[in-house]
Amino acid sequence: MSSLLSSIESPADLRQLSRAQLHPLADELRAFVIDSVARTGGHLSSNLGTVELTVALHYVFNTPEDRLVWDVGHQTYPHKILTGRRDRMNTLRQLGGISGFPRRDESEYDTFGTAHSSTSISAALGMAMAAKMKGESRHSVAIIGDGAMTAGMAFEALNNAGVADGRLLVVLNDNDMSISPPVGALNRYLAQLLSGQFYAAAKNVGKQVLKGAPPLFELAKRLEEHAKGMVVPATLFEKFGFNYIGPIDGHDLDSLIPTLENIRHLLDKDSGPQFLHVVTKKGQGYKLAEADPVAYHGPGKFDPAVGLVKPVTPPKPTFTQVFGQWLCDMAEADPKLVGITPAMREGSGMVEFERRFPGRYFDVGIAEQHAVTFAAGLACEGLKPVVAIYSTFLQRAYDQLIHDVALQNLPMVFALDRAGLVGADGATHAGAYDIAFLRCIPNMSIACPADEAECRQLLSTAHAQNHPVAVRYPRGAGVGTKVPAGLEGLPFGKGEMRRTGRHVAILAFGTLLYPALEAAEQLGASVANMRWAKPLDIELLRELAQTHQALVTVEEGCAMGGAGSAVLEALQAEGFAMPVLQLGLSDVFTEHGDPAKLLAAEGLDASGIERSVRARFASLLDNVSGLKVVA
Ligand SMILES: Cc1ncc(C[n+]2csc(CCOP(=O)(O)OP(=O)(O)O)c2C)c(N)n1
Ligand SMILES: CC(=O)[C@@H](O)[C@H](O)COP(=O)(O)O
Ligand SMILES: [Mg+2]
Repeated sequence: MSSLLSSIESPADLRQLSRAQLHPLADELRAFVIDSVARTGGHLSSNLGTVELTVALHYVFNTPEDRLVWDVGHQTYPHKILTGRRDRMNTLRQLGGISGFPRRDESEYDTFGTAHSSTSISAALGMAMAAKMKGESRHSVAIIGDGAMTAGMAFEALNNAGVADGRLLVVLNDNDMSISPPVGALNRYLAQLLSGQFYAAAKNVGKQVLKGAPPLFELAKRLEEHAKGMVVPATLFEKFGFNYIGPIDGHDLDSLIPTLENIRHLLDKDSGPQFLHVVTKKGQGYKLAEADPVAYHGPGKFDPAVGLVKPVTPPKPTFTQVFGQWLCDMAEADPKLVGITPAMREGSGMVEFERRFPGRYFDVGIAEQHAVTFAAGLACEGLKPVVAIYSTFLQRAYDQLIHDVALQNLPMVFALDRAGLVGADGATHAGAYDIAFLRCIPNMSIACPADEAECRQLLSTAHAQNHPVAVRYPRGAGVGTKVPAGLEGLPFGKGEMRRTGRHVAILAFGTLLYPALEAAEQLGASVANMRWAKPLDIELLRELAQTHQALVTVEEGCAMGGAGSAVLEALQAEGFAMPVLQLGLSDVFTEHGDPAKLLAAEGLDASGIERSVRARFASLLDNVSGLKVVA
């Protein structure tokens, strides 16, 4: 390992270096990030863009006493490497290894746990106000991307922070990219700021943006001019009450460091909230990522000399791809269909839909709450919205689901991707709660396809309903069932028997049907593919309860309040008193790691299911394997 980086065990070591040494250090750090992500997989483009900014922030601010709050946190690998975790980067996002996001329990330098976007300004403001209340002089710095800046929450925080008097700096890391190209008026506005026209008009100083650090005197003068309303027009951020500085080149340490030093002085003089606009490039320093920052946003392992390569044999289609194909086919058949994504075009499988139906495709930015209510508005006018959203991100829009969609019983489809465990991203991204939080909402239905074929069919069923329906499916591929070409749906609210055994019946919700079938072979148990968590197929449930002595529910979602709870409630309502074993995600946050291993650790693979059923119902089970499988 090269000498400078290996000498940095903490930012205190970094602060011992001369300014001149920071340049080679940044080069080493960038090379380390590329090499490390190539070995483990993870987020790359964003991390290459924050190398210099990270060095500069830790150099100028007295971390961890000063608080750095990163937004999303997918760009914190350089920060992790400089804060004592260099030697653990090879364990990134693996079971037992370090997280791909900041975590308070991982390091004192990770001041705020994150991975969902747009929380940094709120959290940093809270920290700044706490410092003030406690009489502490430290600084709080939020570092937020231009994509994350589009969320309402960021603006709620700006609105609050602009009139607060904490020592708060907001750094806008503007790389003109979200995961995909950015959208919306804010993006257009930022581009305008970058073009220099804004300041050229306002101050008649030409394009003195980007290069060079505004000296303290200049910053203070601008502050005073703004206070007197002399600089016209003010940037949006000044209107919010911030002292806006920038834009400056976020890869130029000779701009970054003096500018941050000057800002630190302003904060020390209690000059109000500061806003620094830095311009960076996603993928900076790795040509392939610079050319295609989308592909390198979150790549798997790769050879840095070669870059990402297409697999020779195409892998099984993912549920996301099944959804993407269905969306295009249904859009072809139904001109009223419109597709909405809150900034997850690639992850939600909507690239082809946008290409073929640009007028019916809406990327609304990182704005889940708005996405849901915007779709509700479309539905009010007779369109048929399909909101493609990760289960974990729908959590953001809970009131909108209830108040704007369900209460008005609007016909909408929620294509809930990443339902269940997601693997490397860990607890922040796990779609563990959707069944529990959706099923208590009147008018809402929830379909749980067991495989790819059912995914397509149940999406069609959902689209045909006159009320909101969520179709939940996991990250990655399923068992590989052949997906039908047609658009016929399956019966609404109906499950099916998949195996007839005796004594014990397993009621499977979703993709765990397949491990449940395997377990049932060993147990001699019956298996029902329930397909719908809401409405429950009460007829099928009644039949199972009447013909078995015990029931087992299986789902890849939280056991508490999930589909198993629905079964218990229904049995109670139907007057059945029988033992029920509920298998699902336990009442803990599941760590990052290989999804198959995580499921096994939760006892939700075939052998885990078998083990749990034997442990609970040993006295009921035959010793021999069960009866026949119903095709
Ligand atoms: C609430 C929420 N919605 C969506 C995402 C998915 N997501 C992660 S990073 C990202 C893009 C963020 O863009 P930006 O803040 O500009 O950072 P960059 O990737 O450009 O470094 C998105 C949409 C998320 N993490 N949180
Ligand atoms: C940081 C973030 O929220 C996304 O980049 C996320 O990690 C993508 O996850 P998928 O790989 O499942 O699309
Ligand atoms: Mg960005």
